[in-house]
Amino acid sequence: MLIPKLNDKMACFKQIYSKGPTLAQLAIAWLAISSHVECAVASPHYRNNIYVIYATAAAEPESETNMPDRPSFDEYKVSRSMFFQDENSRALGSKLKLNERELLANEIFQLVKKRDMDNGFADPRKFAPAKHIFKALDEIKKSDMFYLLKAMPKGGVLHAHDTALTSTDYVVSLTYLPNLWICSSPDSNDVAFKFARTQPEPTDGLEWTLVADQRAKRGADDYDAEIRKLFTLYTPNPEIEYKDINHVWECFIGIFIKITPLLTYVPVWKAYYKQALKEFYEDGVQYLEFRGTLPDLYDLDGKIYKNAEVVEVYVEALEEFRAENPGFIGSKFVYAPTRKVDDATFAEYMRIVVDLKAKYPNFVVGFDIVSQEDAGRPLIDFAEPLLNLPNDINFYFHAGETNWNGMSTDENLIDAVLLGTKRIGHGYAILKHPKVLEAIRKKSIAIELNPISNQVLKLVDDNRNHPGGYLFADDYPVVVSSDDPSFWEATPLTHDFYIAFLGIASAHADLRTLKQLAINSLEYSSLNFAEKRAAMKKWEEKWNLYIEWVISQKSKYNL
Ligand SMILES: O=c1[nH]cnc2c1ncn2[C@@H]1O[C@H](CO)[C@@H](O)[C@H]1O
Ligand SMILES: [Zn+2]
Repeated sequence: MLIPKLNDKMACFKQIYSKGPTLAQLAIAWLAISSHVECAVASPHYRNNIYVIYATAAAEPESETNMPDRPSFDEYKVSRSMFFQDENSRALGSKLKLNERELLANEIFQLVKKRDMDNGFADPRKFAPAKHIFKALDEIKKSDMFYLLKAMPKGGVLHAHDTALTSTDYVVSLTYLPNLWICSSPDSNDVAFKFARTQPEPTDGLEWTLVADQRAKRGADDYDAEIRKLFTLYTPNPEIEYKDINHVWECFIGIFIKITPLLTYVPVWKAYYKQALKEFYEDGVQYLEFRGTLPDLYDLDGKIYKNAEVVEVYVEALEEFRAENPGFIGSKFVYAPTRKVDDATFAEYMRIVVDLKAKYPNFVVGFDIVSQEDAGRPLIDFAEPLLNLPNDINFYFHAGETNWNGMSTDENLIDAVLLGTKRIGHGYAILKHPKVLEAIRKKSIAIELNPISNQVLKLVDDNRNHPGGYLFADDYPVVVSSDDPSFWEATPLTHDFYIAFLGIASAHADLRTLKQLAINSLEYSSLNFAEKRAAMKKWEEKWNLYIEWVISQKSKYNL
């Protein structure tokens, strides 16, 4: 046997002890045929008459002869289908087993979805979820998928804001109420409303006039069209109208400022909330957990209503609505004032939320801070007072509603988790934070996705790029909500569901994904254990009826 010479490279790889040269040679032969060894050498040990076998590791296979064989096409197809199965089994909804009736209904969903996806794939201009929502609102409304989704019991909305809930038509209708005055700057850009028995004193030298008089003078059609524009971000050309994220936020906040005195007139405040519940319920939403700033309310006698008195109006309206609609689950409230405040004001927020929780323990569920994250103070600024709040006040923080990777507002995601948030509003930046992703799964912190809001407020142009796609693919805790549907003239939830299902989830996502979203919206709500069980029952009753309705639509789709 040829025994190669010992060299320095061989020194430390492997040592085999042998008492004699023959055994040593056998060991070398064995090593030589092992694919991990390039060459081996036996060398007498300086003590005990032992031979030490030195070997060098073979380099990683380079030559063609060392390459693993390519799989056959049949083997490849098997691996491919296993790969798909593996991926699909990780997606949102994949753990659900549909019953026979649901499977039938699912066939219709799959058919309609496949047709829409195939058409879009062939001609992207035909794919509504890829467009700006303002260019697709009506197209979506007329679609078969919207028709199916609108009637679906979608569970609850867990992310929406107090004064951006109802249809714009309803907001315009409120301007027909008596005693409403308007004051506008000469260029009509600055407009204010107010209810009063008699003409209010001029503001900055500008006279107040009765809306009814203005409408009579100008003609209702023209006047209403103008009023309508004040309360919506809708425009046929959003990409031209809104220059950048700060500009669109300025216009967005402008609507909140204009609409507030119209809504904070006590009778309107109550009617508006009831109307919101009605519109949400008609859109397949049985539960609403909303955030609010609790602005002061007023009446015609000059009385001002603050904080707990404002909540009292909500509670009364909710009781009335529930009595009239037994299928409705309910509504709860997160106190969510603005983040653009000094420490003293924030300390006042802390006192208010403690007081509200004591007075309305079942309606007021927690605390959040709002307004544009990039332009406001980060959560870390408020961490100390927040940590001093009693445990029964939960956090539902907006966090990561930003594209600024690593900047202070992006880090709100980390603070939200460390402060013990129950859910995260938007979490748009979450994919940049692997540890936050780990934490939300481990602690079941749901991400409240609001795809249309993210597009209108300029975080994403084409919702197929929305980070929710990843969260869906790996079954992270998520819910789909609508944020401020009033200001983009979308339905309370159906448009967001449409975008999420067709534009964000995989083409493979089916009825199970939708069902899981509905279940998640109750599961991750702040309903307590008993309330959740009752809620699931109310939802299931509607769900089962809905499945039969979908099946009854079969002929419409030539199945
Ligand atoms: O998506 C959002 N992120 C942060 N703040 C918001 C969002 N939507 C609405 N608001 C804020 O909520 C208040 C009304 O409740 C408004 O002041 C608005 O700025
Ligand atoms: Zn929000």
